[in-house]
Amino acid sequence: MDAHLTVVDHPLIKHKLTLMRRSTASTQKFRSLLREVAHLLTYEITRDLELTTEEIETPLETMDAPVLAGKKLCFVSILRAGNGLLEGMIQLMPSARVGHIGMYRDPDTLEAVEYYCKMPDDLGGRLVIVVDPMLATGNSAIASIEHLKKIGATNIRFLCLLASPEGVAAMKQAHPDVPVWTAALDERLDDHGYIRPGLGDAGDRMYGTK
Ligand SMILES: O=P(O)(O)OC[C@H]1O[C@H](OP(=O)(O)OP(=O)(O)O)[C@H](O)[C@@H]1O
Ligand SMILES: O=c1cc[nH]c(=O)[nH]1
Ligand SMILES: [Mg+2]
Repeated sequence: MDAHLTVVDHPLIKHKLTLMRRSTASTQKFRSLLREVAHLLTYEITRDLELTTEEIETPLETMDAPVLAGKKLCFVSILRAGNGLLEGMIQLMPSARVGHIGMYRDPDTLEAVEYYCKMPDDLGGRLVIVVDPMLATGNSAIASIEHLKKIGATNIRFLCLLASPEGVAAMKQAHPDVPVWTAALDERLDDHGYIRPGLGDAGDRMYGTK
């Protein structure tokens, strides 16, 4: 198995993703499924977080109980579709810091164009989890991560819902130090840079735009 890529293998994720792919899924359904899948993916991507212990009192006795070792985590959402995953993630980890980076794909060149960035200051000391449902050409994720490295991030992971083989390869070449987690690895990119079979335009499906 490729250590750079983890395809999260779970029946609940597969089932929910199938419901999301259906062209008949409503905006409301799509959004709530994305939030549910985000919970399951967050569970996996945080599996190796370090624990320490804290002495607590149960109603019966004192015990050394496990707690997360550091609160040094930052989620970064690639706008706009990243916000769908982000919402589910912060429900599970409500104390995480959050950054936003705005990127859109130029429809002709498929290059990523940055239009916004707001990050917490101390990225260097944090585990940074960058999220976007779609890793298609990889241009948006690659450019976002380049920006984050320039402003000090060193420990970065990327989380998406669907990845194309082309996007995974591009990410591995540009950022071999950034592991990728995805719910599914689809077959290919089409001539317009869409993931096939895919689920269409994630942002449009989440927000009911066209
Ligand atoms: O890997 P890539 O080829 O860069 O494609 C993936 C990007 O495309 C979509 O964003 P889009 O540009 O549609 O912006 P939106 O989220 O605002 O709809 C998606 O949310 C990713 O950010
Ligand atoms: O298939 C794709 C490719 C890029 N962005 C999307 O939202 N969907
Ligand atoms: Mg979009």
